[in-house]
Amino acid sequence: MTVKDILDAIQSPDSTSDDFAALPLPESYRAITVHKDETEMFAGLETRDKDPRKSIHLDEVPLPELGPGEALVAVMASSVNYNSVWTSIFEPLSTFGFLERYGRLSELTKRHDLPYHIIGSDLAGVVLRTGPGVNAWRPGDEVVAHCLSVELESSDGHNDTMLDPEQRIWGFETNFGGLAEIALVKSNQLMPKPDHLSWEEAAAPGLVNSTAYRQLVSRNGAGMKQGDNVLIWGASGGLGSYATQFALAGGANPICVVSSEQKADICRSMGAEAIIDRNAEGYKFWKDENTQDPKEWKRFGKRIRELTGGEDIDIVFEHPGRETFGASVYVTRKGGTITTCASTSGYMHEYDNRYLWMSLKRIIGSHFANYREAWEANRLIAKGKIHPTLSKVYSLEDTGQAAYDVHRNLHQGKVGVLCMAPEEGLGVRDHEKRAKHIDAINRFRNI
Ligand SMILES: C/C=C/C(=O)SCCNC(=O)CCNC(=O)[C@H](O)C(C)(C)COP(=O)(O)OP(=O)(O)OC[C@H]1O[C@@H](n2cnc3c(N)ncnc32)[C@H](O)[C@@H]1OP(=O)(O)O
Ligand SMILES: NC(=O)C1=CN([C@@H]2O[C@H](COP(=O)(O)OP(=O)(O)OC[C@H]3O[C@@H](n4cnc5c(N)ncnc54)[C@H](OP(=O)(O)O)[C@@H]3O)[C@@H](O)[C@H]2O)C=CC1
Repeated sequence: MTVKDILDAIQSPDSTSDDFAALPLPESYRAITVHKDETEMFAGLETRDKDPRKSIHLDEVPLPELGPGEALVAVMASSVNYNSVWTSIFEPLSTFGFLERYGRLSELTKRHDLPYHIIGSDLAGVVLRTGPGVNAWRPGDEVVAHCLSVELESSDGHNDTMLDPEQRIWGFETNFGGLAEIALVKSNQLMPKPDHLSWEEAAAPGLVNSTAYRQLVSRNGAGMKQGDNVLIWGASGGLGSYATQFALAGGANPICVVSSEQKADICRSMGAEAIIDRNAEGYKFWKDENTQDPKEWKRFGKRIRELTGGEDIDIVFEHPGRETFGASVYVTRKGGTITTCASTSGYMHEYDNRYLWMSLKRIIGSHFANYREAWEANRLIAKGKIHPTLSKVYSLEDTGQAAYDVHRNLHQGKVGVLCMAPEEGLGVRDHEKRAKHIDAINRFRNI
């Protein structure tokens, strides 16, 4: 049995669940990996000079054993997230430490502690097998997977699954991720594949859409409401392209920050009107490595007031981190919120705390999304309320180049990867719904 036989079954309109259940599984499959014996390969280099094309490999790997509550999924397509960039440059730390720690938890989790890490935190594909105790999903089901892996044994996570002490991001802090022909997930990561999207379109939103949903919309995040002025950094990037859509769909007023006229155009095409090209306007929030320039915060704030008719920001959607955080805190209105999920430009932030406490502002830390938030975010995609922002699609062989593009900020929106899917455009089931949304679905394509 080979991966090709699985693909034939997926592409045959006559295949039934029983046919998938009866398919023998291959002993091995192709997967994108980083290697434990290469974690020091970039020692001494600047972050921007660490090249994912050198550390990312395409290997033939053995199929992992299937455990209780788990599913093996044939992956038709996946996407590149920034966490795979971090893994591939071994920053801020090597992900093999996460796998070792997970491996110490139980006999079953030991499977994850390997000398190679199969990465990737998104997938769209077809269930091949389910483990004992899985009743909601069957072989042959067309699915996407969110990337929250939790053990759920502690009461800490029973209200908000992100608070589980054994919370991990699948394909980053666990092995057997989505940039592969087959992936291993916990079955409660599975969600129905939006039926009007192709495999690669369905695989694109998952991680960033769910993250933006919690960070901006959910009451666990900023709890955005109608009319809010929302400052969105990187508004046409992975997270930002979904935050912008949530702001517009929720009746808020996005103030989109981007770094080129082309990206400004993308934001306009989504329906945003208030756009700041940080490159053209030349903001320099840091005079040197250690000194910020409050005059530049003020110039930025004035520009925002011009765009809003004199209003300040209710919510900042933060992720660039050190470079922008001082400005983000400054431009937030009295009582407003800075919600952050990352620190791409550096995690040791500096801001003037007087502007925080005297103006009763709040900083909220946010990370991915709980089970329910991930489900709700996927539901919005399935209903055609929020759309994938897929720009370019790579083959599995070219994943290193795809990760390089994301690392160097050469991409737009999301970057997809075909895993088993032989070409783009396959997997659409509801053509009528697709036709209704086709312009929005294609908005980011080939820019
Ligand atoms: C969905 C996509 C998301 C993204 O893309 S996010 C971006 C990518 N992700 C990242 O960049 C994050 C990468 N992760 C990290 O950098 C690290 O992961 C953390 C800094 C988050 C955590 O560091 P660590 O060293 O792994 O864990 P510790 O919790 O600091 O535990 C180390 C030891 O410190 C002890 N400890 C923790 N808190 C306290 C405390 N409050 N008082 C005393 N000790 C403490 C622990 O117990 C443990 O101890 P013991 O080594 O003996 O097990
Ligand atoms: N905690 C969590 O759950 C999650 C965290 N993340 C993290 O969030 C970060 C962003 O991810 P993602 O949106 O997918 O990445 P992308 O690279 O797709 O988008 C980020 C955008 O941020 C902007 N940007 C980058 N650097 C700076 C800077 N120094 N100053 C201002 N703007 C900047 C760029 O837009 P432009 O050049 O147009 O301004 C870029 O397009 C990553 O660090 C990632 O690991 C991502 C998802 C989930």
